[in-house]
Amino acid sequence: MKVVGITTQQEVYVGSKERNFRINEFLIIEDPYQEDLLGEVVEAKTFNRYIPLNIYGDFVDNSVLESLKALGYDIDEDTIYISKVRLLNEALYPIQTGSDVRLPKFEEVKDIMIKTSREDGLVLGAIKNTDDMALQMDEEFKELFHTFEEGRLMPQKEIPYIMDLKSMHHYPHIGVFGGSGSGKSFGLRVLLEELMIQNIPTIVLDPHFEMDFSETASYLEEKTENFKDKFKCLQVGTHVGVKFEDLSAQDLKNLLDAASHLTDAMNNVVDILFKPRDSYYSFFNRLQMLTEAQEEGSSDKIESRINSGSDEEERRAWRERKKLFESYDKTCPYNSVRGILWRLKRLGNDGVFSKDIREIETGLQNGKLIVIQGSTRILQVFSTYLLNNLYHKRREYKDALYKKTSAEYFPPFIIVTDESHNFAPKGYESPSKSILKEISQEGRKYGVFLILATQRPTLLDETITAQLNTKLIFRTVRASDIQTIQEETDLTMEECRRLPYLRTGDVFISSATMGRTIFARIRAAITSSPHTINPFDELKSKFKEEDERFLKIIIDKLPVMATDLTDLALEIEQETGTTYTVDNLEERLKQMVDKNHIEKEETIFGYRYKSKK
Ligand SMILES: Nc1ncnc2c1ncn2[C@@H]1O[C@H](COP(=O)(O)OP(=O)(O)OP(=O)(O)O)[C@@H](O)[C@H]1O
Repeated sequence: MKVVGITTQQEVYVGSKERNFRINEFLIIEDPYQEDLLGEVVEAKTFNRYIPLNIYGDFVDNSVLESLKALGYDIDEDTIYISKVRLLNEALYPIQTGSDVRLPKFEEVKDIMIKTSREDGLVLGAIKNTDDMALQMDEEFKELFHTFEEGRLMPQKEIPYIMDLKSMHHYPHIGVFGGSGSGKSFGLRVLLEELMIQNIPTIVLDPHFEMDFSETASYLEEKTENFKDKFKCLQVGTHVGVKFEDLSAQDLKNLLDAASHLTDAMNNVVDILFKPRDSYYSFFNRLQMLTEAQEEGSSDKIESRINSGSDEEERRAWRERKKLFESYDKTCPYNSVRGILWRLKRLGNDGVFSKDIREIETGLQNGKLIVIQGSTRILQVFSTYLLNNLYHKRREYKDALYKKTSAEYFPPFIIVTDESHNFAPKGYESPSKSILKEISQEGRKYGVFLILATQRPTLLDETITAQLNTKLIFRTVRASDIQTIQEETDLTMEECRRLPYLRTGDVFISSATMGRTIFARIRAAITSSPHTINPFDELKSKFKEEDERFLKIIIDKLPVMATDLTDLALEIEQETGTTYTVDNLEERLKQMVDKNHIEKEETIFGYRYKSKK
């Protein structure tokens, strides 16, 4: 392998007759006048005499052709491999054309590829095209994981990509971008498995109900890591919720706003009508009674309701309404009170106020991964409250340490969410966005970190995107998203051009710790998503199950005449409790004939269904 053509201090072409180049592989250039220089292949091509080199004017120019000839290559006869190599560090002078090029040894790249040990890092996968160097790798970096290729589990052959967990202290937030089916959720799963292995307190917002880690992946036979005690799935409204009594007026306004946008007048109503330590019912009642009074329209009309009350209870209730009316009617317009009431009811019906967040806090204190499940809308509401609460607990603890006052310990933690553009959208305000923005800007100081995944980086708030110091970028097809990625990362033009064609599970990792972009393959996950079964396989097995059940019911009753189906339906109902109409039963019997489970024959009295011989 030799340097060919006109060179610069940053880039060279390398030609070879023997060895094909692979994109992203590393090469060492032995310039006789400088130290050895490390470079990375950014483009690779192969030529032979059937494809004349000079038609590819954009990739190799005349200077490359001339120096290939000068170095003894027969460009009309030989197959020639050419690569464009970008140096990792700029050379002092342009590289000497004709310099020898060789593959590096592991030791020569170790420092730029591996930033931490297995114990202190997250093993996410393999650095692609490093198999030559991996042969000489230290034992501690071998056999750390498997990859999953073409339906098969493959042992680790390449250098591992180990994300340095401690570097989050300096480069705190991570973005995970990639289009549908690109391997983004799978990558997120691997990242979360690694956080569980390290016992890092983590909150996961899971709108897809997919971040369950109890199932071991079907391709893993041997006994592997078990995450059962390391995570907990909690559903909003069933296991966790907001304790109304602990809310401040601001918390409540955030929650109601997340349910549906609040006008200024509605905000005002909450400030006036909400009393500290109110319960859901006491606040609800106050609003309800005020609206009932307002519907009457005047103090006189309410007075007449008091007078015509049928019993003392009713008279007392109307007296209370009158008091509310006189105190608040002027400051709280009817429509705004109704608006608050409607939002409150909506949250109440979703069960948001039926539980508290104690289980989440205890889980985090114990180093667990807590998965919060619910619809996107509910999660938007709940996460606003939850993240504010937890973030401020951690802040209070850290501030108290600084001021040398006492405060209850609250651990550092990581917040993870898929579909993050729904929680922090670009272009408009949302309550969950303000807390995520605050954490993206200040979280580092307090040890609170973000991992935000999205299919649509273009729709994610720009201030937050700019704070994501590490980005995992999977296959992306949409031009606007590729453009955003180009603007927000250090991916080169060549790398961005490759984005639409990446294989599922292959990823560019652009990280400040590494100082450059690494091309990697995400390792095989240890666990699998509860939604991995193909819906068409599900249908097939459901039909099969149904058929078997039906056959079991009717097989002893065969043969049966088509004219006797009424009696048969009755008999089945008495024996099994399952009701079939005659049409239904006939349809099912015909299906069984079509599927070759039973037979149908014609007799002089009509059709007869019978078992197969
Ligand atoms: N690193 C990988 N190795 C092997 N298979 C993978 C890998 N990543 C993903 N896959 C497979 O590809 C499929 C799609 O992956 P995944 O569900 O993660 O896509 P996605 O990008 O999250 O899509 P969506 O955003 O639509 O959920 C999955 O069935 C998964 O098994």
